[in-house]
Amino acid sequence: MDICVVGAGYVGLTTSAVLAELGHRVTCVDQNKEKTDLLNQGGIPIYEEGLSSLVKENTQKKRLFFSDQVMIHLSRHPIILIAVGTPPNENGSTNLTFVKNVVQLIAKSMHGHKTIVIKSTVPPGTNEWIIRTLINQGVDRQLFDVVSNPEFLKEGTAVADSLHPHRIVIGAENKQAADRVRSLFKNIDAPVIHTSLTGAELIKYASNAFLAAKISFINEISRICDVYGADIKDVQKGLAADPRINPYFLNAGLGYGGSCFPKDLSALIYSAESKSLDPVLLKAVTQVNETQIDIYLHKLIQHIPEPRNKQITVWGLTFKPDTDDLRDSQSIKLIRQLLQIGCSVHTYDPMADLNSAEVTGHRELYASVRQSDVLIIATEWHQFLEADLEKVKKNMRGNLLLDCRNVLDPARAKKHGFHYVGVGRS
Ligand SMILES: NC(=O)C1=CN([C@@H]2O[C@H](COP(=O)(O)OP(=O)(O)OC[C@H]3O[C@@H](n4cnc5c(N)ncnc54)[C@H](O)[C@@H]3O)[C@@H](O)[C@H]2O)C=CC1
Ligand SMILES: O=C(O)[C@H]1O[C@H](OP(=O)(O)OP(=O)(O)OC[C@H]2O[C@@H](n3ccc(=O)[nH]c3=O)[C@H](O)[C@@H]2O)[C@H](O)[C@@H](O)[C@@H]1O
Repeated sequence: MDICVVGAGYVGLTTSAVLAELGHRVTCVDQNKEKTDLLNQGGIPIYEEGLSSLVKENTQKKRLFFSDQVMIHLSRHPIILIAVGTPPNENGSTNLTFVKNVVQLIAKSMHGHKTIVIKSTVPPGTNEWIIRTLINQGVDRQLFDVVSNPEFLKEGTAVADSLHPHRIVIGAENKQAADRVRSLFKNIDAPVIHTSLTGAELIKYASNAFLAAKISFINEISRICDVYGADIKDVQKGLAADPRINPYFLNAGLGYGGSCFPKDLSALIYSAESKSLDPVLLKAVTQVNETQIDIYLHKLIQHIPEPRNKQITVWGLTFKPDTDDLRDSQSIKLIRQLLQIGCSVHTYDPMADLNSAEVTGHRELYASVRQSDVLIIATEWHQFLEADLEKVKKNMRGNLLLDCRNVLDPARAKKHGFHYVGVGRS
């Protein structure tokens, strides 16, 4: 099939490469010419395991193309997948500007029938709104179908998640349109959930909200472990043994970040409130997350009551390991607070290079801790778990180790002379 994917970001680029791998002819368009130029030169704008080789192979096989000529390709292709960003507005609602722009362009470039597939995460009612907009722009209702096909990939494992999804959700108004979208993924073995347009939109938000709720739940329990002297790792193990609960998304720590959970929670809360509901549980999930950094600052001040001018090294800047994505990273928020209380901050990250006027970014793990009073592990990159703690300790001035992801073994850290502080690990 001939497909045009709009947006060469984490979702658009991965989806394009995977659809090409499945045998389709895919043109991925992006208004950002720098991105498409880089892709056409064999480069890749993001770090994602396995993506670079998949893009390269499919480009060589002439199944995958890149262009910044958005309008031309919208008019040429019968199937259009929209994977542009849907960032949050200040009030928590979703900024649909990018989606709206693409819809306007489609309205102006209609030649023949189009199946418009919305992959971007959009609030309930958006797909219906797209249909109304196209009709209002004078597009013949017979000439298009809108299908909601939300994406569930995780950054860091985006390619594997797209090739082996747990489910394919297809929200459509009619069976023909749903079947057309199903056939895009015909070589993928996954359960297919057919629903309405709004049903699909809500499956996406409910999934992210549920995962975020698990994280806030375990974070709240870790606070209780802290005050009662229990180990959250034991509690986690006990919970995970019940298959109704399962072990996933039960790691206590600095809280969730990234470009999706925080904004999708806000959008779902906004959508509920705009219909006069009071989504108390969703608000509590957000509230726990927003106060999770304070827990660690409090722990820091308990051990170092005068943190001003203390040298602190933060390992891990991205919102989670195995990605270069800094969007809404809890680590960056923590660093801002450390700077506010007068700390001197040094950083190290295997992928992101944070070196600003206020922060000294290092390119080498052990050099980053030289003369530091405190080491903070903000993201659980594998490299940190395997670090030679003897060497780390020798390079440091102080011995406080704040493990914000509960990933190190406290006994091992203590053996190397660290004062280990996690959350819920007393
Ligand atoms: N990042 C992730 O892990 C996941 C994201 N999502 C959702 O997918 C959507 C996209 O997210 P990301 O890929 O992270 O965004 P992104 O910001 O990485 O990429 C979006 C791309 O769209 C391009 N774009 C914007 N307007 C355009 C236009 N009019 N024409 C052509 N290109 C245009 C931008 O230049 C950018 O390259 C969002 O709704 C997000 O919530 C869903 C699942 C996973
Ligand atoms: O809609 C989206 O964009 C995507 O959002 C998340 O994927 P992602 O944001 O890439 O990353 P996750 O692995 O879900 O982690 C999100 C955040 O939660 C934190 N987290 C995760 C798991 C855990 O146990 N504890 C915890 O604090 C991570 O550190 C990270 O900051 C979902 O997992 C995807 O299914 C979804 O498609």
